[in-house]
Amino acid sequence: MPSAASGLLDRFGRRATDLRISLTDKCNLRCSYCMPAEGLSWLQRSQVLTAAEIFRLVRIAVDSLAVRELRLTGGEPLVRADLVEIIAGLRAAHPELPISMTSNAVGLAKKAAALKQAGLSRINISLDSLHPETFAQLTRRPFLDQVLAGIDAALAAGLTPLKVNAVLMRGINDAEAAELLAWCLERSIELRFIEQMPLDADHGWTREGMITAAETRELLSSRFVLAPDPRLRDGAPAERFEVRLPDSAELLGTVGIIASVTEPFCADCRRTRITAEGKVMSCLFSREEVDLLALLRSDADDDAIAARWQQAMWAKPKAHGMDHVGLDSADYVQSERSMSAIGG
Ligand SMILES: Nc1nc2c(ncn2[C@@H]2O[C@H](COP(=O)(O)OP(=O)(O)OP(=O)(O)O)[C@@H](O)[C@H]2O)c(=O)[nH]1
Ligand SMILES: C[S@@+](CC[C@H](N)C(=O)[O-])C[C@H]1O[C@@H](n2cnc3c(N)ncnc32)[C@H](O)[C@@H]1O
Ligand code: SF4
Ligand code: SF4
Repeated sequence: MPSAASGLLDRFGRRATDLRISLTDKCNLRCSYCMPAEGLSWLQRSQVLTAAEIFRLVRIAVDSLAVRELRLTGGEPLVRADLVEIIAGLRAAHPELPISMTSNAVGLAKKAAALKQAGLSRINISLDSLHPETFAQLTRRPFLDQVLAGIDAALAAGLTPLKVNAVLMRGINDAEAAELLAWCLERSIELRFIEQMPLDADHGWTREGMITAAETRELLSSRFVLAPDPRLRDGAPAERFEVRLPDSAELLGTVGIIASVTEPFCADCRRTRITAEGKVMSCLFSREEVDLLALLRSDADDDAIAARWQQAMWAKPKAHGMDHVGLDSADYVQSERSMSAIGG
């Protein structure tokens, strides 16, 4: 087991310095690759981390466990009524900490300026289609206009660099890949395509159904030329490419591809996750979780909580919740948690 000074080290020598906290399991969309149409049975309010508990966990992570970056996620973090207060409290305690959020942007137009004012550094927004019918088919809600207004508001508020996340679904929005990229480039937004992962509540994922990173590059090449981005990847899930038009040297921007299934990046993983109900997930695909909420609500001191967190991370699997790489391997067992209950 690592000493207190070694932070969130695991058995494979990786050290987690990026913390992702899920603020809620609830969401106002029902993306088919994430949630079932009828939603899930939500946690009771008393089961969810309070703002004060989040502040304490982040303090322990930053002061004792060498965490250097924080991302707020969900479910949908914007549905949490005390979101602005949470960000303001975190910022007051950690003036230099990069604090980002991943959101579907529904309702963001009204809140973007307040989030920036409270101390949010930047935002990543999920957007799978620019066409109202396709958006509604994928998310099962007719809220495209709200998302587009949210993106405009986030750019205006300076929640930048802004990134857009898109999951391509075969026969639904895959033909839109190049159009989405053109739209993002015009706005200086970095688009990232995420390979669909087997973390949907409906358990409908298939290897053949998933659009691979290689296919995505092929789809984009109908309109753009991609070249590897020379910047260091530095543990990021997205592999970045510079984007140009054919026969032009002008750099239009970059696009990222998050190839969790076909080109895994687990060897350089730097993430630790806390679910909305205060459980440590050492990996996105973990089936073992370690409860910190009970400790937070006991008389345990900060050192005891830090030690429990370290133990949880020490046991982090090598990749994809297993001790070998391969989400499409025969022995991969899908977790009971959907992506919305983990935070992505
Ligand atoms: N397999 C795997 N996928 C991840 C991991 N972190 C993020 N992803 C995937 O990448 C998607 C986008 O993540 P975001 O929440 O936007 O965060 P990010 O890409 O790490 O953020 P940036 O710091 O802005 O690059 C997530 O929803 C996941 O699908 C990870 O540790 N493992
Ligand atoms: C779980 S959501 C939480 C934050 C917010 N609700 C949102 O959608 O941005 C985080 C990210 O996970 C991605 N995601 C959800 N289910 C996925 C899946 N099965 N495979 C790949 N990415 C998925 C979404 O596209 C989103 O970018
Ligand atoms: S991906 Fe995000 S917006 Fe879509 S259902 Fe899941 S949590 Fe909600
Ligand atoms: S699958 Fe697990 S180990 Fe691999 S990058 Fe994602 S969180 Fe890290």
